[in-house]
Amino acid sequence: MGQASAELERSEDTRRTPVLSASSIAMSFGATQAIRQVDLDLYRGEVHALLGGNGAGKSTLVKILLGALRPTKGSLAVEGEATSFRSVRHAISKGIFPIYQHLSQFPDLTVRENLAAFSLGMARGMLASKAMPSDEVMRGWLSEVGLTLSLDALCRELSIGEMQLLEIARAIAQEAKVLVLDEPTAALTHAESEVLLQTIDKLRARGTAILFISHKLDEVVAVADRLTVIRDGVCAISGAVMEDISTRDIVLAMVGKDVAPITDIAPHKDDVVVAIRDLRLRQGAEPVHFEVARGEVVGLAGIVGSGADRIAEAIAGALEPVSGVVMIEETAVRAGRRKEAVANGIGFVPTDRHADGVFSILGVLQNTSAASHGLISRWGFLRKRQEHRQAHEILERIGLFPFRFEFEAADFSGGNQQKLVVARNLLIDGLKLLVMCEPTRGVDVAARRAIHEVVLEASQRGVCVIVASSDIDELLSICHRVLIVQDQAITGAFARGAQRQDIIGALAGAAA
Ligand SMILES: Nc1ncnc2c1ncn2[C@@H]1O[C@H](COP(=O)(O)OP(=O)(O)OP(=O)(O)O)[C@@H](O)[C@H]1O
Repeated sequence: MGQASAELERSEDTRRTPVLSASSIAMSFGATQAIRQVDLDLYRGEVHALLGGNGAGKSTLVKILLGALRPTKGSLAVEGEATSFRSVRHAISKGIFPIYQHLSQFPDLTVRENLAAFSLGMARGMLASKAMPSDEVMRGWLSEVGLTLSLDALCRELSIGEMQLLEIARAIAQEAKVLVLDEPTAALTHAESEVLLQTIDKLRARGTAILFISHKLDEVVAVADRLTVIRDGVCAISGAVMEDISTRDIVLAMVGKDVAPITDIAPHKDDVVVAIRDLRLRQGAEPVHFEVARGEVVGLAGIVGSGADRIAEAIAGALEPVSGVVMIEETAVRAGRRKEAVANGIGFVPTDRHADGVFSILGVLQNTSAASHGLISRWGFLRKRQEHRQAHEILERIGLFPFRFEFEAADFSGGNQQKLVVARNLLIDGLKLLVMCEPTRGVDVAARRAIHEVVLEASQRGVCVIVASSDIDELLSICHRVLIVQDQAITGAFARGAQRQDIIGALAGAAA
């Protein structure tokens, strides 16, 4: 056999041996069997999507692959060699890298220092400038992920998209074999998501294996070569080639039923119930004024940093603006006062459910009825049966999984915690205005549809809704009107029926 053909055979062997494989993995948390039996193989140069409904076991599997959890059963192998990861650091040393959306970098250091920190093991306090890789080498890493940043830029000044790409650049610098991206586009703008997906394409071409976890099916279809779907802790689809499988089959495997997006919504009544007046997030900013009619759903669309979410937070009283009043019928509620907002029937689903959404150590009932005690109490006593019935109804509808009321919120997966927060707000006593930021981030396709339905039902009962979302399809599907936010001010408006491209165009214009 000639040298060339021996090499070819060796390289084909490398292709055939998974770079990372997980066999017969099972994982229990006490009585909860999060994973019953899952197998997953990742090959060089492939993008492998991992999908599943909320609570299916994706994050648990990812933690096992990254060395953050030890499986109860099963085994892992890196390039054919059986391995048992002792820690995340150990997995990284074998070339398996997590890519986080938030920063695992040092925000007060420069891009140069952050890139050097990883290659020099700065965690151990050894940043020695003479041993740093050259600027030219570092620029090479940045250009591989399409970043044109100055090496002197401070990391805290980067956008979320840039930080994520910088994380990938650091992994490339470490010759990562596998990158694990868990919902990587959740906090990115449309344009940033495109850049990330292009970068993933490039990484695939250079032989990196990528595990891509997402609830956004269009993204998965666009980027993945193969996919695995987990349902109830087992593989419903195992490593199927994307071309062989339809979106409908994927949805059926994930949630067991067809889920069509909402295509038509009922009109709202014309009388104005809510008026936002003179809202300024900073001195000298253009004031925000807009009105919401009874039962109207108004979307706020903006690129990251535009202030769309902050305007929503100020209206809900979660963030104190420089000035602003929310008129609800005849009552003036000062923007930025959460207690006043709650007392006047303003509900709020925050972007960050961990920071101020879910009550981790409380149970399902306390989490869902925390804001509705007036409605279900009589003579000062909670009417337990009614509390239970209300929570039961809405949580069943939006598919809480597992449907276990004895669980504390922290025992649920991320998407299921989000369902608790949404349910609590829909059950608010005398709800007049529901303000939501990224209401369906991290929830599966069936729950997303159900959340949209219950929000629209609330709107039909006359509740006004303001939704700040980076998900344009979400805004187009449930809003009567979408406002474009630029630099903390409203710069445009689209009525229902607007095209996706028009909104993207307006946002891109806002970015210019
Ligand atoms: N630390 C824990 N203690 C108890 N149960 C847990 C723990 N972590 C996860 N679980 C349970 O394991 C199951 C799988 O959760 P996991 O977070 O892996 O789901 P997921 O597929 O990532 O869901 P999501 O899409 O909502 O993030 C769920 O039933 C969850 O309630």
